[in-house]
Amino acid sequence: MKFYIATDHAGYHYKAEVIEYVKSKGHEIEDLGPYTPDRVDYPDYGRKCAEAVKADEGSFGIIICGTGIGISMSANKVPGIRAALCHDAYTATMARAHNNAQILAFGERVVGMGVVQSMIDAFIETEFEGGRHERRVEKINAIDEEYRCS
Ligand SMILES: O=C(CO)[C@H](O)[C@H](O)COP(=O)(O)O
Repeated sequence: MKFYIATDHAGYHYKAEVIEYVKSKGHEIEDLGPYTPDRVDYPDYGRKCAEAVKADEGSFGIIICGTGIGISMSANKVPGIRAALCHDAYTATMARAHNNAQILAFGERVVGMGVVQSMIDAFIETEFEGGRHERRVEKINAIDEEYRCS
């Protein structure tokens, strides 16, 4: 799998460890920044990751801020992107199985690295189930389409 990762300053301290973890599982991951711990604005990085995932079909993303809230809100403004704010392996599993999320979001101030690793494992190992969930994801996409044209 190909991943992109981006954070703000409040998610920066987990980034190197997450990159190493994803690589240790045999996957590719590209660091979209930031590259120093200086204070930055999460919308810039949520957007950057979402745009990279959208441009590279079949790729996935990981985004981290203090809570995961602002950076996931920002990524979800990019049409067609489904960024899921997760808190444990269950929500990360469901984000893939039911929501076909392309981006895993979480908060460095919320979850520890053990939980982060379990969420990454779940996200990597879980396939979208399709079926009834396909219709619902299509309805999410339809909202994007409707507002894009207005
Ligand atoms: O979680 C976040 C957004 O949802 C940010 O990481 C958080 O708001 C940053 O706060 P501060 O500038 O005080 O470090």
